[in-house]
Amino acid sequence: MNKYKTIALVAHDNRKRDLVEWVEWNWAKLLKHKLICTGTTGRLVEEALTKMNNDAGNHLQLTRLKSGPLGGDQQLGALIAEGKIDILIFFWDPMQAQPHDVDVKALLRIATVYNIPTATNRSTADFLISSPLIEQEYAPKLKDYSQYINRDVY
Ligand SMILES: O=C(CO)COP(=O)(O)O
Repeated sequence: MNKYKTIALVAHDNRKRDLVEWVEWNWAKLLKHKLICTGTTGRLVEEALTKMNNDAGNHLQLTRLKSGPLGGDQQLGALIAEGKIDILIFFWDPMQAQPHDVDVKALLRIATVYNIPTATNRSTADFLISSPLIEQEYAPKLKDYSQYINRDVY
């Protein structure tokens, strides 16, 4: 991982207010990194960062994917598999079933497969963003899947 990271930001509807507050609290730190968001989360994050950044003139690097239920979670999962996401901040809602529950599960699973630092709540997000590693180069130790890849299948 480079000094500056690519950070994915995602929140379910009941957790969006929480995420926006967190983004407002951490705006100066976040603006140093590339951000990738699912569609609706991205709109809110962009509004919040533009408001906070105001005169600071920092360059906002934010990509918006499709909305989660319309494929955004799957797009993020694919980017993780391609090694294009360094950190996942995903405030998912533990109290409400989602129409795309399987996509949510798949995203969290693939983030684990690829050893992506993942925050699923605000405290963990606080710990991640305040880690000294957030602005240092870092080589995550990847699990060796070669045995699985080269297994005998017949
Ligand atoms: O559904 C989501 C994550 O599972 C988030 O999608 P939106 O940011 O488009 O609301």
